[in-house]
Amino acid sequence: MEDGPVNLREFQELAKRNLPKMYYDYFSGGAEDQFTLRENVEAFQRIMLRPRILVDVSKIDMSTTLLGYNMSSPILVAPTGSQQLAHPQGELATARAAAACNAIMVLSFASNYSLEDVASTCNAVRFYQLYVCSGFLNKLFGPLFDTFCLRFHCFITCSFEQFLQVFKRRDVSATLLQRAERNGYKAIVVTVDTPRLGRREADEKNKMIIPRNSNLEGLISVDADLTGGSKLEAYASETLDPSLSWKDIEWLKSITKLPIILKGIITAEDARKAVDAGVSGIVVSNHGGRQLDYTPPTISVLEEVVKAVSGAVPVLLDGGVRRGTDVFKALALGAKAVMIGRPVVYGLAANGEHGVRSVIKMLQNELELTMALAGCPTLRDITRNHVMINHERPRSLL
Ligand SMILES: Cc1cc2nc3c(=O)[nH]c(=O)nc-3n(C[C@H](O)[C@H](O)[C@H](O)COP(=O)(O)O)c2cc1C
Ligand SMILES: CC(C)CC(=O)C(=O)O
Repeated sequence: MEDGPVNLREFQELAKRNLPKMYYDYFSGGAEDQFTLRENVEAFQRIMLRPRILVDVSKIDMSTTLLGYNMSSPILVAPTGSQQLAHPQGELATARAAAACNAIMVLSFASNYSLEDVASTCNAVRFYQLYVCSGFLNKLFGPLFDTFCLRFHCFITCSFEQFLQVFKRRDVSATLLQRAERNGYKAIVVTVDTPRLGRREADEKNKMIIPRNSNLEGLISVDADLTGGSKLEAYASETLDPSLSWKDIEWLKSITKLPIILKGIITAEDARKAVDAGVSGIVVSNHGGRQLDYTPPTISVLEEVVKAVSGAVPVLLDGGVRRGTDVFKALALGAKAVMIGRPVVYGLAANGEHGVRSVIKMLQNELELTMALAGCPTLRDITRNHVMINHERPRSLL
């Protein structure tokens, strides 16, 4: 029998072997030159550790809390869409695996299983990721509404048209929020780096097709049958609302009791605006290098964001986390926790629920060992002094 993977990178190799090229390219790929995709990983490799010795590390405690919820480690599952392309059990398998590891899963807006199905598959703390949508609320108005809009399109004044846009979009998002609340999701993660889809050239070449998004059934009519190019692009341009702005965050806050976390902030300026807008958390993320290429690797801007926020809300990071040492580095630079995207999908493609569980456990075990070797028995013991970033490295290495 073949030996199993010994690190997260080997899960990627297994996933590549198991998946059709189109799906593997979708999961692994980034935008345009894929500079940010590569840098997310490589930037971690430019940070060195400064371990402290002769600390009693006979017991290591990785447990922590986020928004008052307990987690066995500071590792969450990032929202990734279309998980059924990796495994037939898709998000159900991921949810069960995350629950078994006491890790919070953020369910993607673009999930294949509905948020109700995922909620009922196991009992665990779970967040829901929202893209604020544009599109028709077919369930309430049906084809009549579509026809009305089309027929009178030429006669409608600009401001009325704008009113309709806001009305349509808000109802779909509000419906999704209510469903998330009813089904016990504990926070809403609003992704703010995707007013439009980044250009993923492999998806274009492959004419990427996507499976159905159960959450939107009856809510948005998505015509993903457009010929040529990536169907994902067609799907995204019919669902994502490019007019989303800070005032919509106020509106979202007014229609849900759940805490709102903004995902996709990479500057101090926006971090301060997010705190002023009253959000409950921030995820430093560049969408795993899939949106705007040539944005900096997330680990390189984490400190800037953490300083700007100055403890007002928890700051999370995702992008390129592949080792326990990466988690440690992010925590040393001020993150409350990290999220992992692709490694979870690779685990799913390699071996379903069991594969995802192995990925999360492997990263947790690596973090535990790192803490022991660095002289940090608890997460509170990890400080800025435990890492050295590029310009702080010893002269001998320059
Ligand atoms: C295949 C794939 C699908 C994704 N789908 C979503 C999504 O639906 N919503 C979202 O907010 N982010 C999505 N992301 C971005 C992730 O949440 C996360 O930011 C990113 O994967 C982190 O980088 P990593 O893959 O290097 O861990 C997706 C990422 C991948 C790789
Ligand atoms: C439906 C998409 C916008 C999913 C996504 O966020 C991604 O593929 O990166």
